[in-house]
Amino acid sequence: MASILPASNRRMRPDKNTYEGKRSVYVKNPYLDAMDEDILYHLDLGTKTHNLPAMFGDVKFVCVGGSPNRMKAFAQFMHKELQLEGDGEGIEDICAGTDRYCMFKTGPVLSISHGMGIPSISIMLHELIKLLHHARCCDVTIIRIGTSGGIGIAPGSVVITDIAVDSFFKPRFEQVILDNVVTRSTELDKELATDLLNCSREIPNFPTLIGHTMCTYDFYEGQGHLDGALCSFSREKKLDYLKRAYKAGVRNIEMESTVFAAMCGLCGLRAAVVCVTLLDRLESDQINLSHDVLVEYQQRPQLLISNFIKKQLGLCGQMS
Ligand SMILES: O=P(O)(O)O[C@H]1O[C@H](CO)[C@@H](O)[C@H]1O
Ligand SMILES: O=c1cc[nH]c(=O)[nH]1
Repeated sequence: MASILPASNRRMRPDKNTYEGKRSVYVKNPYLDAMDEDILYHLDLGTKTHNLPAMFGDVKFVCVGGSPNRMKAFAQFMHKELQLEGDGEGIEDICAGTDRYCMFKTGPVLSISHGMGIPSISIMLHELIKLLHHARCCDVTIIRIGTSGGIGIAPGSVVITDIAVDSFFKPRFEQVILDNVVTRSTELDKELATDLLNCSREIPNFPTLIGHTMCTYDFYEGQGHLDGALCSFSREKKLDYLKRAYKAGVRNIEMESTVFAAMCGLCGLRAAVVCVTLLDRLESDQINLSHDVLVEYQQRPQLLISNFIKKQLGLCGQMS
């Protein structure tokens, strides 16, 4: 049975959603303070083994995405865009001691992979949020840069999520805690979404829109794919579902946005989801883009976020 949000699940909005002022990263766990050491096991970092404030205290932007290669490429791209010393090719994976996730730091920008699906990103976010808290970071913006399936929009379009919805088109994330279902809000930062849209308009030939993003627990049956190992519904049922999603405002489908929005919102992180669409799901199920087109599409959210970060850092004269 779903329960209404208890007080401890209310979102941490310390001030207004302004870009000024200090916004801390919150953890909402009374047990953490009493712990002598916090081992961030899946990141291969810890409070006793690493000086987290020295390593990460200056982080202002965190970018996350499913694939380790994409997040490394983004870190190398940011290195160039921020004109940091060296060519950035030899950038080191901070989490090299584990192969669960990879993490790269370029100036104030942290780039981290999260794998596929809600359980994988959720584990990463628990440890990342504790990391930012232990490092005493403030005013952090976090952005998921991903890929997705579009609904009724041209492949290659970039969707900035206003609200993440579940498979029933509801703006909620249901977290099972022990044997309770706790419903959490999946609202994202509207001002940030608008700023990103405005930023996208400065890039020539860059199709971008704001819309709802549907987050599913599965790529195949959960997204109405007719090409999985299992399929128990007709083409008509699939199209009817996707058209109803479109009518409800959904413009793309992926697999992490609801838990991402819920956890970041609860912990005081200004958050956005920016995903390129690889296909129009009303037209097809198989992703048959050439390697080069796939790489170019995946770079689109990276280009937008890099321009946004440079603007935020006052490096606007140097837009790519
Ligand atoms: O492109 P990334 O960030 O991996 O995200 C999307 O791609 C994966 C499925 O191919 C899912 O994780 C989905 O959310
Ligand atoms: O159709 C798609 C494409 C990428 N990622 C998804 O989750 N679905």
